[in-house]
Amino acid sequence: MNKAIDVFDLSKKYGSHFALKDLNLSINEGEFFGLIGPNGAGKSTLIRILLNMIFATSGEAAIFNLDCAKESAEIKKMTSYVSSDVSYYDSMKVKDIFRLVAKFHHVVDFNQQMAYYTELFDLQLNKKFRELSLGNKRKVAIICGLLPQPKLLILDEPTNGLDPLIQFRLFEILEEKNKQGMTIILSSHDLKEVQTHCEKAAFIKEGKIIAEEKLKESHLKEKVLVLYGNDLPKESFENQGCRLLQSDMNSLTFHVQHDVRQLFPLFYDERIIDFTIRPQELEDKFLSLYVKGEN
Ligand SMILES: Nc1ncnc2c1ncn2[C@@H]1O[C@H](COP(=O)(O)OP(=O)(O)OP(=O)(O)O)[C@@H](O)[C@H]1O
Repeated sequence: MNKAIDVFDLSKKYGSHFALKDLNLSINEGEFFGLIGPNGAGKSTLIRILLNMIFATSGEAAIFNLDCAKESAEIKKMTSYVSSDVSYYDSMKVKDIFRLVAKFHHVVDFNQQMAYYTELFDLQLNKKFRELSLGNKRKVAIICGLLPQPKLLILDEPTNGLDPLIQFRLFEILEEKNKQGMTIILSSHDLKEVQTHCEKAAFIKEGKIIAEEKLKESHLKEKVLVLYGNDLPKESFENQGCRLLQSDMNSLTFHVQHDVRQLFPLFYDERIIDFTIRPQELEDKFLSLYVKGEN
């Protein structure tokens, strides 16, 4: 499998603080990949190093086997980045921004693409950029990223400020592009969004990848069990390999990796008034990795 991204022992230091610490990550060509982490985890730092906007302190990073620092000009011809901070020339009209991007990237089917995106995204082409709402500014940024039809598209919080219909249309387009071979990296705080659209995700914590998840497969196997009642038998479930995710006055939430049917005899405990079993959501994984302070 060809690699879109290959990162080896990457570190970035600001003063004595490590924004990234010996981070390793590999993303295959054609993947729709989610990057998850709380504020300050290092997502933007990683993306900025990949795009040669900042230099790493040590380690190696490559996109399509090209060195991110030394061969950045080649990489930029194949890569689009939609930043979470949308900024363009304030007094330019939207249509002129698109024309500029198309000219810069030698987009051949510009008129065709514009007709398509104008209809899908309900664009206000004759408005100046500064006159647009946040959501409409973000649409402009997304289309600027899509117009060159890049091999790799990196999106940082793309749905911030977009209404639900436009979000839906955006992911329809992204899934279509992904099917056609585009590698997509989605950095997002919206776990549902990542769970629904990405095939894999990496969790970043304090500058390191602490877990990777194959999303489409893992949901089928792993479960979340919630017990309701008073003075619940926590240890009995833990002794059977269940991992406590959350504990409240009247409920316990466990992550169950093995066959949940093995636990059925434990449910006869009369302290258990009720229980639910559901597939593991990305949010449960996030809580187990970040809130419970594991790894
Ligand atoms: N220019 C800088 N100078 C000093 N520290 C920085 C700088 N840029 C980032 N950092 C620090 O590096 C760490 C990683 O920041 P980064 O912006 O990569 O996080 P993030 O995961 O993108 O967060 P968010 O989800 O809030 O965007 C943080 O501790 C941040 O304070």
